[in-house]
Amino acid sequence: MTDLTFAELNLSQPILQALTDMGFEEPTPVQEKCIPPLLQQKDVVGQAQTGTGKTAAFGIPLVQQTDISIKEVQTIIMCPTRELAIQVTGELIKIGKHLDGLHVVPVYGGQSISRQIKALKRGAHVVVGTPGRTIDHLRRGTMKLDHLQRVVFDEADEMLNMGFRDDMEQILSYASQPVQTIMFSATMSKGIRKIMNRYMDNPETVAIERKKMTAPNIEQYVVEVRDSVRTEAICRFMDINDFKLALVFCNTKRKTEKVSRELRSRGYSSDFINGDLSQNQRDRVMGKFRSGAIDILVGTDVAARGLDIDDIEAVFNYDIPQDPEYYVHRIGRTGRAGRSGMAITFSTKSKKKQLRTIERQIKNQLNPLDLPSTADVQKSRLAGEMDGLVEVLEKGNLRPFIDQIESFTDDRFTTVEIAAALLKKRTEAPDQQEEAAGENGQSQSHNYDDSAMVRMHFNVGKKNNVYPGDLVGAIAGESNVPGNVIGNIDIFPHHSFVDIPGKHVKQVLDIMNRNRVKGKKIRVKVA
Ligand SMILES: Nc1ncnc2c1ncn2[C@@H]1O[C@H](COP(=O)(O)OP(=O)(O)OP(=O)(O)O)[C@@H](O)[C@H]1O
Ligand SMILES: [Mg+2]
Repeated sequence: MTDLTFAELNLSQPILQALTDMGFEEPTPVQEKCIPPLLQQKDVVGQAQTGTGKTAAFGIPLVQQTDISIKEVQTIIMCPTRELAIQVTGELIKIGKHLDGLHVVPVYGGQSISRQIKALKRGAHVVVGTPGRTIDHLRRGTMKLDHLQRVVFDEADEMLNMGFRDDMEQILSYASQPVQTIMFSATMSKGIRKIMNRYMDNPETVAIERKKMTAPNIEQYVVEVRDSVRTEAICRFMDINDFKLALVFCNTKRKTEKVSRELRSRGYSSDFINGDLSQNQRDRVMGKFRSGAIDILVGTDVAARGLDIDDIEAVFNYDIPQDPEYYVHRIGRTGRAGRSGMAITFSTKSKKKQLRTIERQIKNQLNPLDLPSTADVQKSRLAGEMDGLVEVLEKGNLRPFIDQIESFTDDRFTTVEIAAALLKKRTEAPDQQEEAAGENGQSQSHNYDDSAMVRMHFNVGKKNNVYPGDLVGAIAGESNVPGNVIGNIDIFPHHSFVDIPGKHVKQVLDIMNRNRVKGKKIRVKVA
């Protein structure tokens, strides 16, 4: 709760109108504290938890102070990623909606520079950029900072990290007069604070301190599972909690592709984002995620800071972030603007130390949580099916269904058993199912109907330490009668498929795992 209203913050009518249009009823604490000194042209350092409105905290005053009649760049806002530059641009355009002629231009790599040159030529008042492309425009002379009055570093601690600091100094060197310097982030270590002060003149520091660095409405859990079970674990948590959108963080680009592929192979709509993608691909993936066309986005830390997507209800740390501050930003993609969210970090015994470092940093303990069993998932799936049953019954018009049930004349079964069978039929797991890893990550085979033919899919080759010869042995070994194999096998360069009756699935799996000299337990996919 804050004391002041937006109207008491000396904001112009067009901006007040825009804030109402955006559904902003009252300023958040960081907005209430930062807007007045920013309107007085002071340098400001603003620190507040993720999802608490820092963008509008700097956006509102800078839009209000923009002189539309001067068709020159008066503000530049620097962001660490392209997606964030695009998002901040969108928020500023909304804030300036009723200011005719306000021109906010995003400049970032991966987008055609000629398009940006054209937009700048039309006279940009505010530029929101990533450092590389901003310097590019300054060097070419397609962007000038002769009228620059203020610079904003969003995710300032990241912008002043080794990677960006030189760029920032270069950009500031193009300003022909001292400018108002504004720095915002959810995380600001003491070291970074010292560096910030080098660029600022007696800044007003606003820190919306909380005991904990992470947003209070995010439930934070740690789940101890074998690495090979993490994707399965994500699926079970998705099923049990019926999350709308989820974000999964991996520490490497390659893993983002692998995990996203594993999720898709289990029937979940997923895609991945990392720095190797072209800008068009990144825009497309972000668009699909924001629109809900995909439920699970798997990303590297390129997606960790600043991104504001309403329906992210869960964040999974597939890998524990190397940098504890990134833990704060990653989980801050959920639980925004007062909404609740869930953050689940996967860990193993050997990663305990890393976890402790993070808990110290965020001054918070992660709650241990068990991996839901397949029975738990099934139970929640069944419970989900029962939701809304009363409405259907109350709505009536059941005659055709009642006739159907009454026409089912097999009197060996009671009506309850028939209803249960219908429910079972409706909630059978999809045909494509991966070997469900057991509670401790040991593979266990589903019980398939004995005689039903099952097509088991094995990734073969050195990496998987599975060879077609092993498979031939496995499907012949147990039958002991030479030539009398229990199934047949299709061998391809990287995959082999074994077609066998359901009753032999476990047997083949056991032989394959028993004969293995190294490598993880085999998990087979039923193709
Ligand atoms: N006064 C307000 N009232 C209601 N919603 C708001 C208000 N200010 C901002 N929001 C909304 O809150 C969400 C989070 O805002 P924003 O992205 O600026 O957070 P942030 O503090 O920058 O987070 P992060 O540290 O992750 O970058 C956005 O959807 C924004 O529209
Ligand atoms: Mg932000």
